[in-house]
Amino acid sequence: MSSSFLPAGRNVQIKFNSDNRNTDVLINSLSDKAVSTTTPPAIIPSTTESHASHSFKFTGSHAFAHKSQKLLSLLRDTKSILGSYREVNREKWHIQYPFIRLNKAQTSTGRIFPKDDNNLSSISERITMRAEPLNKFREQIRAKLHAPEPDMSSSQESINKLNVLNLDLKNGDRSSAENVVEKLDKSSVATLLDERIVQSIKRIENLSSRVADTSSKVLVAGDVNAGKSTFVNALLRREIMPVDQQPCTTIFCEVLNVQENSNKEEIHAIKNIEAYNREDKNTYTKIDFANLFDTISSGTEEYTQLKVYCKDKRKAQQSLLHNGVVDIALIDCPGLNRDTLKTTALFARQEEIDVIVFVVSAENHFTLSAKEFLSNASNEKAYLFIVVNRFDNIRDKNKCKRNILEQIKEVSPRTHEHSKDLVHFVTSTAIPIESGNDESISESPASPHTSDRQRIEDFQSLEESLRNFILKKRSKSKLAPAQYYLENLVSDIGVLAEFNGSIASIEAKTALKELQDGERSFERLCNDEKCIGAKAEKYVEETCDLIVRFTKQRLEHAISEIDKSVINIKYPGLLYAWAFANDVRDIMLDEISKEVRLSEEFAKKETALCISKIQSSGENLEGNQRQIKLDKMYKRDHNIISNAITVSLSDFVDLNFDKNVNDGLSIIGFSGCTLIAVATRLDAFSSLWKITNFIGFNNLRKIALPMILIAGGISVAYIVSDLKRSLTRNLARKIQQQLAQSQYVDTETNRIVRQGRKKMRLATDDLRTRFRHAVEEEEKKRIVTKSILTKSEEAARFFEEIFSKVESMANTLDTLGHEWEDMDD
Ligand SMILES: Nc1nc2c(ncn2[C@@H]2O[C@H](COP(=O)(O)OP(=O)(O)OP(=O)(O)O)[C@@H](O)[C@H]2O)c(=O)[nH]1
Repeated sequence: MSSSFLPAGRNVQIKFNSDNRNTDVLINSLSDKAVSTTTPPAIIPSTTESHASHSFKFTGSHAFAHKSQKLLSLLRDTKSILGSYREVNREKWHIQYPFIRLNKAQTSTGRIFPKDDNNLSSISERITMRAEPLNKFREQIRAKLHAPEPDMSSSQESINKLNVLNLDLKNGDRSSAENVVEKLDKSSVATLLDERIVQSIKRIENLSSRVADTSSKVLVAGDVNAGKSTFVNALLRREIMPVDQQPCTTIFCEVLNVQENSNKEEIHAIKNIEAYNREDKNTYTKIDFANLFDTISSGTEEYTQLKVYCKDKRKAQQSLLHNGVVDIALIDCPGLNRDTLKTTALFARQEEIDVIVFVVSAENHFTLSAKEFLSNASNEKAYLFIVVNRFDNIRDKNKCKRNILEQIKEVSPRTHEHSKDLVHFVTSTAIPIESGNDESISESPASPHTSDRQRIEDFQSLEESLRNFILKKRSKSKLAPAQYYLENLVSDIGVLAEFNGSIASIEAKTALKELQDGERSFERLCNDEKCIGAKAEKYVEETCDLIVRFTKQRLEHAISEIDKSVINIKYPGLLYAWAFANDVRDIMLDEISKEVRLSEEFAKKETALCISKIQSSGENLEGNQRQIKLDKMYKRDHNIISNAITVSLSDFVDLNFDKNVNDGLSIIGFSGCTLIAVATRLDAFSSLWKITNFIGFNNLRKIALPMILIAGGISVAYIVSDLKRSLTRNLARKIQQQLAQSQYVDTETNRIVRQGRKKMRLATDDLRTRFRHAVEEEEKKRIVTKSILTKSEEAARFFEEIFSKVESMANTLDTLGHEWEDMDD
């Protein structure tokens, strides 16, 4: 029989008869490990398989196993991707959120691409253009990234782009998430993302254990005496639950496979189900199978629940408890009445209850309690599985069916819609069950009556529908959340990968260009450093030469012409001759000092010029150039030479006759007489002596004395009259000699040029330092850019790889989605 829960046109091969070898092989191959989280069985296609696997013919249980296996694998892959996102986000690349406007996209280095930046269009372009040909997933991701910019006040933009990894950044006001994220630094965003990923990983773990969980609970509820226990026994093909014509079940009895109790058939009577632990004997009381009837029918309130571990000796494909795909636990409830209604409803509401099987007696139809329970339960579970039991006792079977279906329509319209699969009219007592130690159970009596055969077939049909219903419900309750969550998460990972990959690629491209540009400017800088350094040295030397030449020339000229500086000075008379002499000296020295100052000014000006030239050659360099102050460049008292040059009496007389010949004839006459006399005779003294002898001393005294006096007078008069000139000459000579002796010109020139050089050196040193810094900065920049390049390239590769992975995962999910739709109602 085919079921509407299964893909249309697919073969449903679950048949509970031992002839069906195909099903046997398929289901056996799934075994216990079919849904384990480790090795997938060979027949399960891998998660990366395409739609080709879609053509696989599934049985209901096989489809479930196949789907859960794939989902588990996808969950594992997603978890591992999220792990690598965390690692990358923490250590290598702060993953960015597409709060996008792309113009605000920050690079990993924290740069924000301005709106008109080429990078903006590059990212946008890259997101639009890359990775042809387009497939559905990439198209979806791009559509998300290019979603129109919302209103500025909206905080929904990231929510539109991300489903589960979006950050809750609402301020509580109308500011957008983007505005909030702009206020956060990148590491804060990275931390927020990390927290989100951790939450996501936890969710994946929960979903994985939910998907991997192979157990399912089926609650068997119904009116008193409707035949619930008989029905459970019929499903087990064993007389486990006590059956009585009197209402007997007063306690919830959960029938589980013996494997869940280390293969020991036991009954655990539990007082506190929350504290129950199979390993801890203090949490339950063991009860003999022989005493089960007494325990459940005694109405004792000592126990709240029983766990009955029993063996289902049928083969996997026939067994309901342990069928190789899902371990089903059947919970036999007390019959519904006013007292038990509330408890049973509460029990039914538990999330772990996958399916509610409601047993109603065909003879009695639905009681008020039943209707109340059913309408509540159908709200909770949407679909109910209804077993109309004791159908053998009905004569007008069609009428009964119609009546019951009418009632079902009222209490659970959705169940009624699928009544063909969800409502079964059966006779539980028609199923042969194991009695005593007889282990051979035949599915049908040796030669059953036609009516019995029909009842058995009806029951088998019920079993098949029930199993499919359980698997379908499990798919819905256990697989659907995983599928839905994965779809959203995979899309988010894709959005983040595409967005960050694009940023990384652009950043790598930019970094590469920066690196190439940097290489060139580094070389230029090194060249400049050499050339400009040499040029600056040349400026300094030229300026120094100029200063030396200027200073020397000025000083030498001034010193040689020093006597001219006093030409215009008025001689105040003999009485003030001494003061005049000092004034003359001072004026002469001042004149030299003036020249020194002039040279200093010249040197200052030239030094400033040179410094300016040096500095201007480094004006393209980063950083401030050093301010060089020249105002205190020369502060020495230049008149110190005046201390060493003093006026003396000899300065008033100029004994340098040779020079005076032209100045006065009297002196010449006097000197000439003396010299003529001496020229023919001896020296002046002997001539004078001879003259004295010749003239006679007395005569001589009479003649010579007046002559001497006249000559002396003339001389004195001459001296007095020539005093200014003599003094000037003498002092000039004296100063010149003194300055020459002390190498004054050289000393001063050296001093002046040294100071200038010192200042110019400061400028060249500063220039060198700035060059060095610039080179260092350039090197640092290169190192940083290189590391950005490496990081960005790695990140681009990483996100591209991740994108390919999630792309393939999205395809697999899509395929599963089709299967899902096929399995859906
Ligand atoms: N004729 C007929 N009798 C049935 C059928 N199923 C159950 N019975 C009988 O109905 C009576 C009650 O059966 P139970 O299985 O104990 O009913 P129950 O719903 O478990 O009863 P409580 O747990 O006490 O509410 C027993 O005598 C069964 O033999 C059936 O399909 N046909």
